[in-house]
Amino acid sequence: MSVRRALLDAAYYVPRQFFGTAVAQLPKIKLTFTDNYQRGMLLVENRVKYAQRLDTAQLSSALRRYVVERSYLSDDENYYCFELFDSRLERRLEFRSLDELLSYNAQVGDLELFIDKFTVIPLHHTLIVGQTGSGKTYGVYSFLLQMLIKPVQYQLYLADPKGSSLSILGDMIAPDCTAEDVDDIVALLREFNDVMDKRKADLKAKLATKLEASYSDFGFNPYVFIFDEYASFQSVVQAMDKKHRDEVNKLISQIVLQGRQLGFFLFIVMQKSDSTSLPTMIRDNLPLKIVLGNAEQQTYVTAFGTGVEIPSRDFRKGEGVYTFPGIANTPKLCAFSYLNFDINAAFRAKRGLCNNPRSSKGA
Ligand SMILES: Nc1ncnc2c1ncn2[C@@H]1O[C@H](COP(=O)(O)OP(=O)(O)OP(=O)(O)O)[C@@H](O)[C@H]1O
Repeated sequence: MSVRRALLDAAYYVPRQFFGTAVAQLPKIKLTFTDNYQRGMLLVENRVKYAQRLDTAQLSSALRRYVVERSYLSDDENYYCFELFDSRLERRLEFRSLDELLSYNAQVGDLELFIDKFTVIPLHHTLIVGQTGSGKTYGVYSFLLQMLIKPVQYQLYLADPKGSSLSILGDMIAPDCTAEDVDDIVALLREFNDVMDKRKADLKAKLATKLEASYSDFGFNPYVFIFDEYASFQSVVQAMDKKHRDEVNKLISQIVLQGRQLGFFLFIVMQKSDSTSLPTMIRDNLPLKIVLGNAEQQTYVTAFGTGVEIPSRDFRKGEGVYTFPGIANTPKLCAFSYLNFDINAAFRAKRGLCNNPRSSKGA
């Protein structure tokens, strides 16, 4: 009933005359629930004659405790689909010890990362955007801890041009593969590319026996380059001479274009995803995009493209929206875990599990 009322208020109806009286013909509505009323789906008929566009904001008060997680047009364009979930439901995970994280992680694949109770994503190039304090670094901790406790060995590279917490952490878990200074970061990127090239040659020989396979099919382990404060690195690079700029751009492009099959992944962390600091070609090739906190519209547009609706919510720290092809084609809610234990001590305890990639053979 409240949904019908909201549609009426939004003028989402066809005006008709019934025996001389003006009436509103409302669209067809279907509302279904699953998971013990925790999740739901609202379908609202879409017809050309409803001149208005229906958006989430118009429905949100009618949905009471339910929030729209994702909205899109059905493939046949006959319905607006609103995926709902009960806002009282906590999607964020809380771990009170590293052991709790470890046992949760056991349910997730070796080449997958979880964000919250409902979000597990295959390891891929990643963009994490959010204003200061929105929880980006904390989210990276959560990913790094998962990588360190996987049975598969993740080779980690960390670049932190501002020399803040990630570089301190890097010195702890991967001291030979952590850089702060721009020249050192470029050298690290070169090295990452060199190891990737070696993998390419090794994989090429194997692919002759099994086409369409990728690194994991042959037991190669993943390499991950985590780049914090990418925009401040780019602002220094932009001021370099053309030769250096071109080299850096080539190194980054090669990773995003060739890395997936070879098992070399780039995680870019930044405060805003504008096209000056993140070229469209790079951004379009980062399949997992996460925007944390209450970002500006421009940030959503540059991350996800135009005409994309963001679920209206007051995001807490570590909460935001993400897209990933096939899993969330339009922005879906996510919330990084609350790591309610001594994070530094956890990294110290696991540092031995992180290889020094320089001494590795790239296998
Ligand atoms: N998922 C979360 N659960 C609980 N607390 C969180 C979460 N994410 C962030 N916080 C809290 O918010 C604080 C700020 O987060 P964080 O340092 O990750 O922000 P940031 O986006 O990296 O900021 P900056 O751009 O300034 O580095 C953290 O120190 C932590 O206390």
